[in-house]
Amino acid sequence: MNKKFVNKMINLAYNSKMEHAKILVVGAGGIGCELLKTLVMVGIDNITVIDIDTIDKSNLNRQFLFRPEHVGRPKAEVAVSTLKELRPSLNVTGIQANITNYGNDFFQNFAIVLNALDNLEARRYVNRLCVSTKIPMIDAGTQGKLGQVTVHVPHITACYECEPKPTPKTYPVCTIRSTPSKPIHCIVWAKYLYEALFGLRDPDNILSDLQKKAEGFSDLGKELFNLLFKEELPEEAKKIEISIENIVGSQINEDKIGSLQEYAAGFIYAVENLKSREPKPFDKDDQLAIQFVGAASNLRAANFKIEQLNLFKTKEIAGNIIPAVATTNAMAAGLQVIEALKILRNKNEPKNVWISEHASDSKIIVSGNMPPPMPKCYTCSVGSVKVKLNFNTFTLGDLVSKILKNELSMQNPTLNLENGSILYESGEGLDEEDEERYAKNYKMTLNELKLADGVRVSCDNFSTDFTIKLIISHDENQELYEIVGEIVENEENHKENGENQNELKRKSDNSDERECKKLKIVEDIEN
Ligand SMILES: Nc1ncnc2c1ncn2[C@@H]1O[C@H](COP(=O)(O)OP(=O)(O)OP(=O)(O)O)[C@@H](O)[C@H]1O
Ligand SMILES: [Zn+2]
Repeated sequence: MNKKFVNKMINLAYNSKMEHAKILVVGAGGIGCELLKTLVMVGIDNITVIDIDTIDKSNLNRQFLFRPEHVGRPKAEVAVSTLKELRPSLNVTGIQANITNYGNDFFQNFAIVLNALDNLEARRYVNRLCVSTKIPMIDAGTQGKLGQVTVHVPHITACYECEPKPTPKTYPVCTIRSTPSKPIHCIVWAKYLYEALFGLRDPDNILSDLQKKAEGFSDLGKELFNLLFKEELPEEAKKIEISIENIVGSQINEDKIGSLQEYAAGFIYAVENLKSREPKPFDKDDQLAIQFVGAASNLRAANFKIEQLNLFKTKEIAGNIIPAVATTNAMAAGLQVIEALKILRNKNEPKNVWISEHASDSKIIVSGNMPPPMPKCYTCSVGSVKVKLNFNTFTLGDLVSKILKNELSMQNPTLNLENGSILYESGEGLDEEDEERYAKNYKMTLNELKLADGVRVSCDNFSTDFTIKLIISHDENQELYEIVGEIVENEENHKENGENQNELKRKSDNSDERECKKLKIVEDIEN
């Protein structure tokens, strides 16, 4: 037992007796169901669980708080009613909502927060709220037979964001559009095509030009087929030599690799059905969307002499699924509860724990000490972040969307200059005049806003009580931006030339493939 740690913990105001401590569980999926059950089994009786989703048939094999008759109902609500059947005296509340709609007022009610989430964005959000309300958070994630449980005690141990997470894989737009060489390139292309035609129809979609063309087609399936796989192809691609005239649409097989005829029929079938339905974002469990992506990606693979994949495999890649293993979820949730009890009882030092597939020293569960907070962390340290960008081309809107929202995960930032004037604010309750002024600022470049090289902008995220100071310098050669990532607590120590600043250095993509922007394909590995 580490005395120092325990003493520090005592200084934090943890609530009342362990059994009655209020616990927040975020997510009631594979890990969440196990977690809720185990919490109740060890005697915890005051739980709030929040989950955004409803129960899908495919959840039933491992999310055992749910039964076939619950399909379509909110996970949080059903989880609570099943737990109450187990022990009617429980004080459990289920909320169907996105956790990102809840702020400090909500979080500060809890003694501890347990994450059972499946995405980075929500995890980061919860982390920020826990840091700002100083509430310990325990995160759990599994991937097949691998799992990990990490404990984050604000300002005492590393927060969830102290270690930069692997950035999503990126593919150059030009590879996807004209020079695919792997099945994944074709699948990514087909997913964009789906979104452009039948999904989000985002004007920034790399295939949005095809959306416009398709609007003029009278026989969408056949004309699209001819355009995509026979006519408008780059030099190096082979044209598909089958006539579409007599092909009748039909579904493609899940397990077998089909012939080109079969894929053509699958393509026609999917297009005919999708065109008459309301636009809907891509979802791996959407049978029609998968038929479309499976057929289109294999036809494109044929164009470029790339290996074909069966629908099952395509679905796995398109939905980026690693099959969930119920036992790993149960182990991770169990370990999460053990670590939570250590914190609530305030006796033993919690640990980070990993579940591995192969035993080392005959152990498949290995634990390690929690690392200390990183002085350069965006989230849990106080300081400034240096950014380089071109003042002549970069707009305030770029700063808000690309840097503050995308890179630093702020939801609704307010930007203040050191002289106290507000550059930008968003959200409800603004008067008309301000709203107009901010909308105007949003479109202006930093130069047009008359910001000086080296300007300091304080960025506050209203809902999370999270502030970052940006020090922005002008760099004529930047095509996008570069976050130097230096958190400067003491100005004098800061080295202007950028050497030794590699730790959090994330370069914008202007080095290798200047002519083509890269796509971020989120292959979120955490479950
Ligand atoms: N922002 C969020 N707010 C609330 N709940 C969330 C949020 N993001 C994810 N979740 C929930 O976290 C849970 C994660 O569980 P899990 O990984 O088992 O996902 P699933 O969707 O149930 O299963 P699968 O993705 O394997 O089909 C899901 O129930 C999901 O609805
Ligand atoms: Zn941190």
